[in-house]
Amino acid sequence: MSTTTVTSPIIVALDNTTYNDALRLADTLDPALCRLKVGKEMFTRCGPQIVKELHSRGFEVFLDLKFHDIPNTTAQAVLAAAELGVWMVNVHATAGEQAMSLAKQRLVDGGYDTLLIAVTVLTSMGADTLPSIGVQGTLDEHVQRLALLTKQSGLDGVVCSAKEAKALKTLCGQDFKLITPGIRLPEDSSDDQKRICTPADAMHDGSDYLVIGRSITTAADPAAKLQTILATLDGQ
Ligand SMILES: O=C(O)c1cc(=O)[nH]c(=O)n1[C@@H]1O[C@H](COP(=O)(O)O)[C@@H](O)[C@H]1O
Repeated sequence: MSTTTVTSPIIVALDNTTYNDALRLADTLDPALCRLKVGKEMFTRCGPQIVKELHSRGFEVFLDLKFHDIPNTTAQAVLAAAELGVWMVNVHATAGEQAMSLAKQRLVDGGYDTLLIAVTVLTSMGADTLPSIGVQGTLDEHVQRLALLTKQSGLDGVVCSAKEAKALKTLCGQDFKLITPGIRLPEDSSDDQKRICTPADAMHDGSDYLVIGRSITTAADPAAKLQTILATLDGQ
């Protein structure tokens, strides 16, 4: 879809915005310096047209709809995302092995190279959240269990906190992609994120891609903030 070679691990999350403002923001960014993420809010508000507009500007798009459903529905939704030409799409690992394997199989059968990844434990959750949703054991154990299930299901990687990156690279291998939201510079507000990490620490510990929303999108000059963040990664 895109012919731009992207030289950066940063994926800018287009949240808390409208169709026109999202495109205005995209027009200030260089598709060689970041990818863009369309999530539930933007997609529900604007539909596939926003993805088409971002593609036409040369951006690779991560469609973050976190599908979590029965196997056939999950797999068909992933296939529909691939038909839009997105670079990456995600499901929840808790949809289970059958849903994840079938989704991957549908992509392979359709000849799509769209990356398929699964969310382990949302970065807005801390260890204290897990008992209330019925999860026993430690947060790290749960993330690792879901990452292994994702790998066994044939997916390309997981969404996790950068705090778990080192252990997951050892457990799942260097080729298994780690996509890490909850990225903040020291001066940024953590907002609703619990398991946060700086961009430099995240890359150092093995993250492949950094998902960054509010730190960039609420900055007075988002393109300058992106440059500031990229500068913290120099030499990595
Ligand atoms: O799948 C995601 O992208 C995701 C998973 C996760 O565990 N945590 C998480 O924050 N995200 C997304 O990453 C983005 C983070 O945004 P900021 O907290 O504003 O940087 C949001 O669009 C979230 O929906």
